[in-house]
Amino acid sequence: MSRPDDPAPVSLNWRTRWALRRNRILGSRKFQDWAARTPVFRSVARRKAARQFDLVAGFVYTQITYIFVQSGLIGFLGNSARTEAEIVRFLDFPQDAAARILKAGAALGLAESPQRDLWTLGVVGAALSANEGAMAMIRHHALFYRDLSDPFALLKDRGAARSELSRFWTYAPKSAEDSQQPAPYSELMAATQPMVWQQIIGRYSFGSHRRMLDIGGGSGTFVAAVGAHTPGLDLGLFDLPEVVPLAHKRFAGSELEKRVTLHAGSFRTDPIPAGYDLVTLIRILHDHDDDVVQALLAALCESLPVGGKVLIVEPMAETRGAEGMGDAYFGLYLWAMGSGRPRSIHSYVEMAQLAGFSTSKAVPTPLPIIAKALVLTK
Ligand SMILES: C[S@@+](CC[C@H](N)C(=O)[O-])C[C@H]1O[C@@H](n2cnc3c(N)ncnc32)[C@H](O)[C@@H]1O
Repeated sequence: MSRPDDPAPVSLNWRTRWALRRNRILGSRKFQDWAARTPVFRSVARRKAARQFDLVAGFVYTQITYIFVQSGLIGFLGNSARTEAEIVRFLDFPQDAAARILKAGAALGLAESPQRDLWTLGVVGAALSANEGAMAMIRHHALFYRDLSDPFALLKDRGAARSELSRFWTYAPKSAEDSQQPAPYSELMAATQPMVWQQIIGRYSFGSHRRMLDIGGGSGTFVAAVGAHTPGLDLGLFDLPEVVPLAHKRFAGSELEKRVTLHAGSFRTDPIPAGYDLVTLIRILHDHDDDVVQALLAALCESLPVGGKVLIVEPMAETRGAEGMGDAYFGLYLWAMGSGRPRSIHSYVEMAQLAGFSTSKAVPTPLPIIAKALVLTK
């Protein structure tokens, strides 16, 4: 019998009916046993089982990787072959603990033992050793995982949690930190920026512009990379007053000093500097809630000449083949930070239209899991 406060029954469309039917089959023990025994389905069943195990064990893999990076073992192995005794001394672990973590790392491709009692990096470890940005993120994740240690509490109480990430990102509206302090996040951003600019420099025609303003440009890594690639372009960088001195320090005495104009301010409260025909937003918008992003896009549209452009570059939701990066990873990361959400290209196109831009065009990037790009034209 239905009660007065029961919601009205919802009619199911074909996609929902199909999902329910598929899930009944996939969730049936009988079907799973049959698939595992049947030659054509066996490899699919094994792949699905391995994927399910990755979900079960993901945190353990992450912590093994964290030990390799945080202890410096990745660098210690570097291009060398080390004996187990050397590694025990380096890690300062009991011998059996070092042996256990080496084997764990070998199972994940971080290390390998090509001959008895000698260890080198494995294929995953060798690739990681060349990626300072990824290693900086792995170290940084210690904060995020502490916030996630009680995921129920975090999800139920975003504002009151005073999470470690909201303290780290001092511009997050609920940050408890004194935002006059030099921003701790700028170092992390500088370390991870090369993997982002590699997605867009050489793919977007910066040379077709006269003056570029990088909003939220941090200590200037992106501006420096564009400046080196596009000699004739005048450059500007806009960031919070506590961050701009870091950019000043980077450019002082360098060849770029005269080409880069630094603007200190907040895009929440201050006008956008005028006179630029390209504005770049590199890993900026996803950190902010919809009202802030919508107001910023409208202010940018106002500040640009007709035909001027905004280039948005950041990891986005609904990226085919990297769905987990968007709504799972960034969804929870930004939740813990207390600000923003991952958005799809489609939502940015809608927001841009509302802000007054006349067209939006996606620019393909080589690794969309790192960043996608969208150009808005006034
Ligand atoms: C996630 S970091 C990205 C930095 C840089 N664009 C990059 O990709 O390495 C966000 C940047 O936006 C800046 N920012 C945040 N809120 C801001 C605001 N209201 N006004 C100006 N800059 C802001 C931060 O200081 C920081 O440098």
